Amino acid sequence: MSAEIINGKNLSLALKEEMKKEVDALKIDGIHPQLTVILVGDHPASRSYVNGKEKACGETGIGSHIIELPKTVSESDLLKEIHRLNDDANVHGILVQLPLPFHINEQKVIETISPEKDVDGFHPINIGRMMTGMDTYLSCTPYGIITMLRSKNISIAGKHAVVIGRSNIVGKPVAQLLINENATVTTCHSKTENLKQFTRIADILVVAVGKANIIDASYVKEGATVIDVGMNRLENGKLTGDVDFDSVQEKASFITPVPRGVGPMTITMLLKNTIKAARRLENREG
Ligand SMILES: Nc1nc(=O)c2c([nH]1)NC[C@@H]1CN(c3ccc(C(=O)N[C@@H](CCC(=O)O)C(=O)O)cc3)C=[N+]21
Repeated sequence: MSAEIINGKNLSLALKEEMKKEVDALKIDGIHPQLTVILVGDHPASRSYVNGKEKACGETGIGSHIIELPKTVSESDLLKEIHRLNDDANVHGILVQLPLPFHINEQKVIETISPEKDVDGFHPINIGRMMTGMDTYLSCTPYGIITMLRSKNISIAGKHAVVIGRSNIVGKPVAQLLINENATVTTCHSKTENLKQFTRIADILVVAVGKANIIDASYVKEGATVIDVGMNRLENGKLTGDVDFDSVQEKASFITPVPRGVGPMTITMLLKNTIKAARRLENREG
C-alpha cells in the first residue's frame, strides 16, 4: 500500500482562491483586511517565512506591512510599537515573528498584543478560549492540520490521536483541537518512556519534534494518518520533516510531505484569521 499525500500547497491554493473572493466582497463594503508583521533582526529563516506571509497576503488581496526592527531593539520599544498597532484602527492583525532575541521576553510580547488582533492565536486569552471551545483565533499550525484532515474526510471523532511534542505553539494546541474534535488524545514528548508503544497504536500521528527523519515505519500503525510538522534544514540546504517519508508512505493511509505540507497551511490559516479579525473589528460578523 502507498499512502495518499495530503498536499498542503495545493489545498492552500484552493483556500486562497476562496479567500480572495471573500476579501473582494469585504472591500466593496469598505473593509480592507490588513496584517502587520514585526520582524526583529535579520535571521534568514525568519525573513524567508515573513516573505512567504507577505506573498500570500498579496495573492488574496490582504494588505500587509512589515515593520523591521534591529536585533538590538529594547523590549520597551518593541512593546511601544505593539501598543501603537493595537490602537491603529487600520490594522486588523498583528504578528510578531518568533523567535525573538534573548533580551526580549517573548511571553510579555505575546501578552501585549491585543487578543482581538492576535491572529497567531498565541495570547493566553485566545488559548483559553480555544480550550473551552469558544470562538477564537486558532493557532495557525494546529488549525492548518485540522483543515488538512477535514479536506480528506479523515475521521477524528473516537479515533486515537498521538501528538509527539508539547510546545505552546504546536503540540499543546493541536492536542486540544483534536480533543475538541472528539479524538482520544495522547501527548508524548522528550521524556516519554517507550514512545513506540504509543505511536504504534495511533490512528492519527502528529509529529512535532524538530529532528530530521526520526519517525520511521516501525513507529507507525498500518493505515494510520501521519502529519509531519517538522521543518529541518539539512546541510545541503534541503528542507526535510521529522518523518522518514519513504518508509512511512508504504505503511500509512495518508501522509503530509515536507515541504508542501503543513508549512504552507500555517500561512493560509494566518490569512483566514486576518480576514476574521477584519470582520470582527469592523463589526461585520453576522
Ligand atoms: N509569530 C510567529 N508565527 C508563526 O506562524 C511562525 C513564527 N512566528 N515563527 C516561525 C514559524 C515557522 N513558520 C512557517 C510558516 C510557513 C512555512 C512554509 O511555508 N514552509 C514551506 C517551505 C518554505 C521554505 O522552503 O523555506 C513548506 O513547508 O513547503 C514554514 C514555517 C511560521 N512560524
